[in-house]
Amino acid sequence: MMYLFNIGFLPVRVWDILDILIVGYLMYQIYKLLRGSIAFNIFVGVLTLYVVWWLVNQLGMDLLSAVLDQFVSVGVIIIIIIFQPEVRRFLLFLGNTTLRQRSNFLGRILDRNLENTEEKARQLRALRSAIVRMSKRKTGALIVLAGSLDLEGLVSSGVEMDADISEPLLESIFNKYSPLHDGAVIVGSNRLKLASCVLPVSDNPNLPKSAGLRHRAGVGISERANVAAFIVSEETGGISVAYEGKLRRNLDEKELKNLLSEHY
Ligand SMILES: Nc1ncnc2c1ncn2[C@@H]1O[C@H](COP(=O)(O)OP(=O)(O)OP(=O)(O)O)[C@@H](O)[C@H]1O
Repeated sequence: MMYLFNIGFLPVRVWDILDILIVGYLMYQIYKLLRGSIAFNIFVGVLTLYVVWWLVNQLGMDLLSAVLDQFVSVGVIIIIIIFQPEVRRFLLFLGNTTLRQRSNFLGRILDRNLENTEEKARQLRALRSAIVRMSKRKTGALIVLAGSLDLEGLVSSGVEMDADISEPLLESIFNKYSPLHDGAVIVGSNRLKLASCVLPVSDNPNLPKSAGLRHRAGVGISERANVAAFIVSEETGGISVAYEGKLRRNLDEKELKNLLSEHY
């Protein structure tokens, strides 16, 4: 065994230090994931219960220990039930990321994802000019670039489109007199797939106060799936992008162009 040093009578090995570092890192990640949400309070409650149970066991308080044992023995099941949305979100995120990487890889091999083709360049131009024009006219818009991901289960009440991506179509969808203007457009597999979708709204307390529901919906979908959401503010005309749960605001045309190509 590789003993590093002793604390009193306790020998400390390399693995013990690694163990502590990994558990510390995991605890920090859980804290970051749950911070600011109601789930954090529940997590603190569960942790307190566990510490009390451990203490009671150590002190040999048999009666209390027997009562707490009942909770702790079904603890894992209780935790899964309480944190079901978080566990589901996490697994979906893992699955989506892997799927996306796999389909990009396959797409490249089969040359099906329009890499470097004229058509892809045209679609990107259409997206960019529609966003810029809507920004100048202060037309509110929310466009999700989903790549080859299926967002089923994450978006609701969308209207099936399966249309070619074009500037006039995007502008007419978000025109405030259009019946489809409320909600988000989903672009995937080089098609305009859905319009008028309701996205999950982020409850991140660190988002700026000025970010309303449209911006929070963009951030919300990017927290749950590996997608980018482009947002045009109806109030200011400002263009933002949300990805990996982060919001980047006031993009200029050059940044928009680069980010669209990056996430398309
Ligand atoms: N969950 C959602 N999913 C998709 N779209 C949504 C969702 N919630 C709100 N929206 C869209 O956002 C619009 C309301 O935007 P709101 O003014 O609250 O947001 P905002 O972020 O302040 O944007 P803006 O700067 O354009 O005002 C709604 O009319 C609707 O089209």
